[in-house]
Amino acid sequence: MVKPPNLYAFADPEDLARNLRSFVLDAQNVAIERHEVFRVGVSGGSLPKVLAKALLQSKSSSPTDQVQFAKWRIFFADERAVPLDHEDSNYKLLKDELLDKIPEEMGKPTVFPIDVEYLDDTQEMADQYEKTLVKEFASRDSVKLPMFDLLLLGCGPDGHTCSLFPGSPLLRETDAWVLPIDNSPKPPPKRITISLPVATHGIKIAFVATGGGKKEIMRQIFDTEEGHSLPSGLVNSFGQDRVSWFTDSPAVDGVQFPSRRGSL
Ligand SMILES: O=C(O)[C@H](O)[C@@H](O)[C@H](O)[C@H](O)COP(=O)(O)O
Repeated sequence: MVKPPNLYAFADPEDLARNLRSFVLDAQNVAIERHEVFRVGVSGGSLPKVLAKALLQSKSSSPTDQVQFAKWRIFFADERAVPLDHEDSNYKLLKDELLDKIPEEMGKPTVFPIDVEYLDDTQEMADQYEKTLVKEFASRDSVKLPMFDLLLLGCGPDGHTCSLFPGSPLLRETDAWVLPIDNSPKPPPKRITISLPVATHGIKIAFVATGGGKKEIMRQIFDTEEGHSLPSGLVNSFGQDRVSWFTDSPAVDGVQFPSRRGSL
């Protein structure tokens, strides 16, 4: 039976951040209970800022509401082939928005950036990053796909997610875990990205898409047949109810697909 993704629409950024926090911490607590660490894949775009708002907000005394950053292992769902201190780097974005703002008492996550030795060779960069994932998620022979505890993704106005763009032949990849891109329609052109099978294999997959600029693509993804073949729509189709969308009212304005408002 097909189980549809969850679409949540929140009234304001505070409400979204509060609910995203409890979603992420649920995933964190389950993961730590299961295998002592929390393996997360993150994208760039507006996500790191929203994530920081969710995770760095006021502390509570409840044991289930503690961010255990020391147990976080953070990977990049996609990354641009630029130095780590470059304005276009997703690593730099995450560092500036979140990592550098984590107070010492909250612990330090382990972060896995790209190897900048391979900036001129995106295939090699992708292969090296795949090796990083293989090391983390056990050997390639025994594990068909890496299973992130949580993937935190964005959705572009054309329906792309990670660096998987509409119509790209990369969407048909069934073997590699990490793929090179040399002609991304969104600059910069050179990137690496996790493949669609990896993006849809997360235990939990969360999209964050806010603002009126997203309403047309949200309508397409959720309310039209063609939308199902857009990269973000494919994540919905394969990930089913493991996928949750964190949006605001402007982003779902006119979307027919049932959204839940207020709280999870
Ligand atoms: O490196 C990238 O370009 C991003 O990972 C990209 O996939 C992003 O997540 C979407 O474009 C949504 O971006 P916004 O959240 O800024 O709309």
